[in-house]
Amino acid sequence: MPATYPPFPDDVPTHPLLVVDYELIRQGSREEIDKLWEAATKLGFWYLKNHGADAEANAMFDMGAETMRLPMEEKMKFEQGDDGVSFGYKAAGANAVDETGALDTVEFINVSKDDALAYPSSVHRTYPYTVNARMESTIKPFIAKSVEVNMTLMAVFNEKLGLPEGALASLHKLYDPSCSESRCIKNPPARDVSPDRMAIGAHTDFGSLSFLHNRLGGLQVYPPGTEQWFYIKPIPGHAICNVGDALALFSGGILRSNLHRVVPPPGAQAPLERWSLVFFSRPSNDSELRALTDQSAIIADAVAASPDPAKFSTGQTARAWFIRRIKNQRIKNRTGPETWRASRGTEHSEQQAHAVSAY
Ligand SMILES: O=C(O)CCC(=O)C(=O)O
Ligand SMILES: [Fe+2]
Repeated sequence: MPATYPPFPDDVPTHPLLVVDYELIRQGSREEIDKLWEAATKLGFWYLKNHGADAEANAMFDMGAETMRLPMEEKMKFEQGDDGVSFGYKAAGANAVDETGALDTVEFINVSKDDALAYPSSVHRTYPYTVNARMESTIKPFIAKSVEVNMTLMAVFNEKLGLPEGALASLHKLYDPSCSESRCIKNPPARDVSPDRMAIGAHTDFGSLSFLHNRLGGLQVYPPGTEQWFYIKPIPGHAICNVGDALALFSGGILRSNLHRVVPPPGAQAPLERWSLVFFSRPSNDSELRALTDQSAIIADAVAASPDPAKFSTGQTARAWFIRRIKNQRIKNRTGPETWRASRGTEHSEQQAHAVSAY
């Protein structure tokens, strides 16, 4: 990966994010906690600085590059398949990006948190040797750091939501099986794919919290109250964090899981390969996705005030929710636009419709 990149252009629509200082959050700064709360409830995205995970993230990018360089035949031995399991390799074009069934352009390698912690044993599946070779040196440390960051932020949400101490933590116990995973993503340069092709279609994240590392532009959000996609500008040393569906549901909609997507990098960055890296914290497989109304009056009030309280009782476990979303994105499972619709999460259907037509 190059040490410097062409600049992010200044003539594309860009949405600012609040900058949260992780060190100040750890020290309990009320001002910083209020900023995090504002970001997580209004847009559901923020920059996180002083997170201390840059060295681990850089090593993960090396692991991703080593893995993507393997022959396709080798990578395909570890492909995630069509049953709704996301651990393993995903080839470019395996997922739809919208209801017409247009294909995605990214390939990625997902490593399960449970497999990384259990290595050399395996809980869910096995991985290419480029992954195994870096499991102890690179993947475990990245996952450990990411879990620490995400659980620290979640403890803040726990308190702000008026939940009993440890309520969210008990839904994300480190050794409970879950769909939590790291993902290293490669998008080919624009010369290899047509520049108007989406890399990853509009979606909300499936789990609780995502900890994202971007070097080039391409990530876009569709903020509430707008009818337009805006780029999020990558800032060196700043991770991007966002709330996913599970926390939106647990909190009765107080925390926001916002629609986003990935398009090719803009301007002078377009000729470059785009690499990104995410750690997704997701609830334990068996936890039920529903508002925690019985544990917090704040959440109970939010659900009561909602025009559609029923949507906060999904009747699905975290695992079932995840499998449904992954499976219906896979192009091999597509029967028509209904398959894409069946892959959707907590995004409002009206916003989703606008967002798609706005491309
Ligand atoms: O690559 C990015 O910037 C975002 C990736 C993303 O949204 C995802 O994998 O869920
Ligand atoms: Fe995402």
